[in-house]
Amino acid sequence: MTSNSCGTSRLAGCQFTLFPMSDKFVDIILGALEEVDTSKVWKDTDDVSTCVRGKMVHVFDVTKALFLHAAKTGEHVAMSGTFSIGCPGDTEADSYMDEADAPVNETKLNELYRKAGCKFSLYPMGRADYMEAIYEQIDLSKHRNVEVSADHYATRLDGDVKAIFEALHQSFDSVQEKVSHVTMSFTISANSPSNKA
Ligand SMILES: Cc1ncc(C[n+]2csc(CCO)c2C)c(N)n1
Repeated sequence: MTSNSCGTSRLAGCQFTLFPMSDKFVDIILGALEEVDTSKVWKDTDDVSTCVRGKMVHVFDVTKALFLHAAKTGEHVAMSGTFSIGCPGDTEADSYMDEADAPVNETKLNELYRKAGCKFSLYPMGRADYMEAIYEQIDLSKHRNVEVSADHYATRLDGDVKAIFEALHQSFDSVQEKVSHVTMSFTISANSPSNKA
């Protein structure tokens, strides 16, 4: 019988792609990957995307740092991806689950501020009551540092990049406390010539 339950490791991960709208795209992508400390996550980059896996705190630390380092170039950059936690069978990054919890990229990001717009969607898996799981657990009103608005199939967040990733992290974390397998898709964009502001 195939097991539909999730492991106890609570391994998290994110598969994402950076899209620099610039002819310097190679330098922006590889520069950001170079500048970010990825020692606390399993990482694989190919021609389509990058996947990072490990403790949730480090997965968010790395994805936030990568986007911010790409956005600080001032070029219009977007990033799209999917976070996942509790995926049955996702165990190969278990060695990274022993890492200490302190995020390693935060100090470097201290002085970096950049406005961005983001849309995200939560998918609590294997639940008939998935809509309640979404409504009950996304308490985004707590995030006073970001502007939150409803959109079709997604929630929109506007504000500083770090505050946006904190809001994503909190929403994802609160859903995964109740639902074993959760995925969350997102697209974030900075320095767009068509910014709302
Ligand atoms: C986060 C992230 N990882 C990988 C790619 C794929 N990619 C497209 S161009 C390029 C540099 C030259 O090989 C790479 C790695 C991406 N876009 N964003």
